[in-house]
Amino acid sequence: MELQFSQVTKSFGDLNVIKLFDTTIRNGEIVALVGPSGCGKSTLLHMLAGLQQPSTGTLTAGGSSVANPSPERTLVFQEHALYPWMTLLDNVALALEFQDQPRKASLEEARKWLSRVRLVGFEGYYPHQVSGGMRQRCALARAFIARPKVLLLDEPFGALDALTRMTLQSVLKDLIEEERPTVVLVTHDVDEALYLADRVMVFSQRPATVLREVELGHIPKTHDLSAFADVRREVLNLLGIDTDEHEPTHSEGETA
Ligand SMILES: Nc1ncnc2c1ncn2[C@@H]1O[C@H](COP(=O)(O)OP(=O)(O)OP(=O)(O)O)[C@@H](O)[C@H]1O
Repeated sequence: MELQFSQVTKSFGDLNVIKLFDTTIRNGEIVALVGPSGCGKSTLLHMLAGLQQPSTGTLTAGGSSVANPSPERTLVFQEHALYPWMTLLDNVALALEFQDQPRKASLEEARKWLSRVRLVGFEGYYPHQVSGGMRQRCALARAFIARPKVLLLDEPFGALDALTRMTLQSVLKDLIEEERPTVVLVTHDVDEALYLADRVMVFSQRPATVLREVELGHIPKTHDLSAFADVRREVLNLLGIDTDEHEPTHSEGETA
């Protein structure tokens, strides 16, 4: 589903958060939004989810104005995504039950999706009984089971340790490749953006404007991002991170 921002601005009272944002996100494209904390990335996602409205300008999904939340556009958060009083199986099945699908069929489908994210054997566990990584696998199963046309990811792995995050990024990449939703990912992790996205948009401090857009293309990628070293350096520099390798200074009398 194509997403189109035309001359979108967003303010909360006197606070200007988004300044004239224009972009078209193609059907099936994976776009990552990176930028300084508080610049307005989540606000853009919330507008796409239909939770916030632009102050001025227009936002469309599949050619229709985005006015309300819709099961076609699913938002996945960093945490608190699962209902703690429900088992993993019920959490996943609920997404279909919300769409008025019969309980038995929903549970059957939920089992399949828990298997796709490699959670076989944990169907009857409650969220607090499994690790953070397993909870996010379950959250992904719950997001994908309803086969959304648009997947909105807000720092989905921000609360996880680096190794678990990389594993979950691979799980997500496979699911995206198989299901082909249009994806908008907000992340602080530049490597995550480069690994998952076809296009990376780098935002300025608030009010957010686009400093740079990098087209990576829909090409097979691994976690070895050495082919993207130049782009990585450029994006980090735009975010104010110094990537220069400083030569160690030798003190007097030291031999090389
Ligand atoms: N509902 C709201 N009412 C008032 N101000 C808001 C609201 N939502 C967001 N803001 C403000 O808008 C600004 C942008 O917030 P937003 O969460 O979009 O930034 P962000 O780039 O996602 O930040 P972070 O990377 O830290 O999550 C912040 O100053 C925030 O306080």
